[in-house]
Amino acid sequence: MLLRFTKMHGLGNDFVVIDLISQRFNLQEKHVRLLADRRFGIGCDQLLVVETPRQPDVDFRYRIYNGDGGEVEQCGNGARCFAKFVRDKKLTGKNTIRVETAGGIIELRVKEDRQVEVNMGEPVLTAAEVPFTTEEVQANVYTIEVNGQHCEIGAVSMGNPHAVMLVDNVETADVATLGPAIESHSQFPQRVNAGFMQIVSRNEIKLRVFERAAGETLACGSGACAAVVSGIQRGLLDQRVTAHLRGGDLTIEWHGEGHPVMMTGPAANVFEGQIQI
Ligand SMILES: N[C@@H](CCC[C@H](N)C(=O)O)C(=O)O
Repeated sequence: MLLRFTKMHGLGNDFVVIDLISQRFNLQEKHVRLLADRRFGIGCDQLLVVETPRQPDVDFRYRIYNGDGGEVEQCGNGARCFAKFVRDKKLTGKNTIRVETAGGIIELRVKEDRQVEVNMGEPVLTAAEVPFTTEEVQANVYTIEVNGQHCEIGAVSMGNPHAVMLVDNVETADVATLGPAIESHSQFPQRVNAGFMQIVSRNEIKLRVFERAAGETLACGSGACAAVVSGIQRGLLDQRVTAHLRGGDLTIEWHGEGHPVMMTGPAANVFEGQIQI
């Protein structure tokens, strides 16, 4: 069949977005792999799917797949693109859109300046729920062994799991070696997104993220939220922070335990098309 899609990005973290409300298609893992393939398919870091909700109090079901075909719980940059997509396609006229993800319900708000604000929900800090295997119930910093070295990480779930490591300089951080080693570390039973955070000031960080099943991307929205949460927990950051990622900037705000993390940033269309599948 011919499947209609939109190619979008949030700070260079790129997506293929498919509306499975107005088209019927039995999406399988092999299709996700093909659509995400940059040579044989369209190419993207993640595939995003718009579906009808299963719960009464939400507007859409937002499903997220990494390029390896695996379904994941959360994607922050994708959430902003999702909001732009459902508004542009007139699937809703609402400014505030509630969506269910595999990581919980999140709320998207298209702002007048075309930026999208996402209520990403409360971060999960209990190690077992990240999930991160350790004897401690919850700590701001854990020590893990990576390639024979001791690394200090924060472990945070934003629906999806993140390990956040502090570095002196993101440009020289060994993301290519440490990223995959942390991603598949045995203490993270569901693997993990590995963030490398440089503190610039109490309101500014630089961040690179080696994403689970995607490798290093130009930006990771949930990774930026997790990094700021970890920085605040360590007493290094204030409640409102600009995160500089390779693809651009996000604003992240968190008022501490019991409060949701708010993320604000852009969403952009690249092109539309249809693919024989
Ligand atoms: N790019 C995303 C996160 C996508 C999912 C991630 N790779 C995972 O496996 O959890 C974002 O912007 O949050």
